[in-house]
Amino acid sequence: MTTEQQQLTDIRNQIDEIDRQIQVLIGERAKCAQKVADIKTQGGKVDAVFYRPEREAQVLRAVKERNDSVLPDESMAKLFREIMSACLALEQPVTVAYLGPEGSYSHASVLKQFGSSVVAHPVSTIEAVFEAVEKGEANYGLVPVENSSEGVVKSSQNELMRTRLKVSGEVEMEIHHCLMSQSLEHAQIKKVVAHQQALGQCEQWIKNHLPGAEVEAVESNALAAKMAQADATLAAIASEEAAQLYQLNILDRHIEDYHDNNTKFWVVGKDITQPSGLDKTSLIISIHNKAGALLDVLECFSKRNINMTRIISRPSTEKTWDYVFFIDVIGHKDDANLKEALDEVETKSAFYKLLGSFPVSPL
Ligand SMILES: O=C(O)C(=O)C[C@]1(C(=O)O)C=C[C@@H](O)C=C1
Repeated sequence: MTTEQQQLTDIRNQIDEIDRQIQVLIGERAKCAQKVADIKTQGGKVDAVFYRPEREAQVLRAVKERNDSVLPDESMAKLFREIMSACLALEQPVTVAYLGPEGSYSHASVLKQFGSSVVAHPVSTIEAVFEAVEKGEANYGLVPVENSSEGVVKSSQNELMRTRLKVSGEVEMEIHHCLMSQSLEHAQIKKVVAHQQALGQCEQWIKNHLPGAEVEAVESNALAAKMAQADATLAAIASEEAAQLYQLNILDRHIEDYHDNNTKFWVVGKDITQPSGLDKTSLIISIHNKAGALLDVLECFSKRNINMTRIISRPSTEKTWDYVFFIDVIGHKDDANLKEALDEVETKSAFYKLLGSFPVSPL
């Protein structure tokens, strides 16, 4: 055996021993998760809540904080994300509805938020995601709410207004679009298909690189990839994963007009999320039509030093020229300071709906 072979054998023996220890510990952790499930269902409780986003956020934050290994914090957190995902599946398999088909950015964000032991349930519209959760076909739903270059996703906003579902988590995804097709050359492409948002995000690029091509919006990018699989004159805009899944050639990468392209997704469900120590609260209000009414409401937060991270206005679907505001603030609705502010906001609003409090994402 050469010295190199000897060195490799020695270090691999060390790795084998470490893996054995890790495996024993993961097994012990899984037993603890089973005990947690027993406690949650004690006394025949039928409405036990197994998925606890606040606890998951705390675990992942602690992993990142104590990480002083050679692995980056994010990589370490991802490993623990997977361990917890398997532990949760042992307690109860969790089904999450998302805008499919498989390979969509929504699918990628389901895996990012819940890990790969989740039962990912693709549906064909954002409305259907909400419906699946309302009807109990899925435990949770995951929907895009805002993109850094294209703005808000209206159908998600409409459903958040319409349904009684709560927001229980937030996950952000960096979006990098690829152009993919059965064809290998731009010249063969007659039409570009993608979700409206993706077409908007790549508008300039399409004009510059495929000036003669038609453009058609379809329900999702992954559906576009599926269509391109069946027709070589089509090119889809979708993720690298979608190209793999639908066996398409990637003609171009990073075709988004603004490279800092992020989409924020929310987890919606029926449960209320407990405080995690670093949370956001989201609400919808509409104000009375009088001078200073909005300022009056916003002061409820500012005078208590509550940080508002987002305010978006949109026309109300009820009354022409009436506006509703989607507001995000830092804090949990049960924090004394925020609770007081929210109570005051409610009294000053013509319409008030609390969408929920959820952990600031550690991933
Ligand atoms: O602490 C709990 O409530 C658990 O169920 C355990 C656990 C974990 O594996 O750490 C698993 C699933 C929950 O979403 C949160 C945490």
